[in-house]
Amino acid sequence: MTELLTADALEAALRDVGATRYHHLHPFQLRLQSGACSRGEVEAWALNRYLYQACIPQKDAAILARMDDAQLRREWRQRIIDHDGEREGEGGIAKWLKLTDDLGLDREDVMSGRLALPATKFAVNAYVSFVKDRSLLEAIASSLTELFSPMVIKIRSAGMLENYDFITPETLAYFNKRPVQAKRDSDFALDYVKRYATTPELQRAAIGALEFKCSMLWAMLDALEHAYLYAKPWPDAFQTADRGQRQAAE
Ligand SMILES: O=C(O)c1cc(C(=O)O)c2c(n1)C(=O)C(=O)c1cc(C(=O)O)[nH]c1-2
Repeated sequence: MTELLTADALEAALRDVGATRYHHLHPFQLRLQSGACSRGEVEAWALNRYLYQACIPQKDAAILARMDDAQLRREWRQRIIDHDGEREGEGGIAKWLKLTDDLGLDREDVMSGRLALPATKFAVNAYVSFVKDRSLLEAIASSLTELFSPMVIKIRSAGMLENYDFITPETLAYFNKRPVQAKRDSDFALDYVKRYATTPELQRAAIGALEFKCSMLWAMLDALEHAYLYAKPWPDAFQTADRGQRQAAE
C-alpha cells in the first residue's frame, strides 16, 4: 500500500483486518460459544481474561496521559470510569469478578494474576507497552478491535447461556453494557483515525496497530487452547478439576 487511501477506503481496510484476524474466528472462541468447552476451560478463560480486563484502564490511562487536547481527554476518560466505576463494587472490573465468583473462583487467585498463563501475562503487558511506545495514532487505532466486539459478545453470550447450565444472565452481566459502550468508543476512535491518518505511512501504521491488537487477543486464546485442550498448563498456572476426567475418557 503506497497510495493514500480515502477515509472510506481506510475504514474498509481496518474492517477487513477484523474480518480476517479478530478472535471471533479463533477455535477456542468457537468451542466456548458452542458448549464444547469443559467447565474447567470456561473457568480458565474467565480467570485469564481478568488480566486483560484489569489492564484496560491502565492502558487507557497511559493513552490519556499522552493527549495534549482537553476535549480528547474528556472523551477518553469515560473508558476508565466504565471499567473502574465511580466507587468500589461498580464498573466493568467488578462485574468481571461477579463472573469469576459465580464460577467458584477465589478472588485472590483471580485478582493477583498468579494463576494466569505466562502467555496471558506477556500478551497483556505487550498491549500496555504498545500504547506507551507507539504514536498516539497507533495507540488509539489499537482500540479499534472494539468495532467488532459487539458481534462476538452477542454470539458468545447467547451460546454460553444456551450451552452451559452453570451460566446465568447474572453471571454474564458484564457483557450487558459493553456493546453500547464499545460502539460509542469505537465510533470515536475510528473517526479520530480517519481524520489523523493523513499519509500512506500513517495509514499503514494505523492498520498495523489493529493487526497487532488482533494478534494479541488471538495469542491469549492460542495459549488457553494449547494449555487446557492439547497440552497442559504451566505448572504454576490454574489447574482444572476436570482435566483428569477428560483424559481418562479419551
Ligand atoms: O468480549 C470481547 O471479545 C471483548 C473484546 C475486546 C476487544 O476487542 O479488544 C474488548 C472487550 N471485550 C471488552 O470488554 C473491553 O472492555 C475492551 C476494551 C478494549 C480496548 O482495547 O480498549 N477492548 C475490549
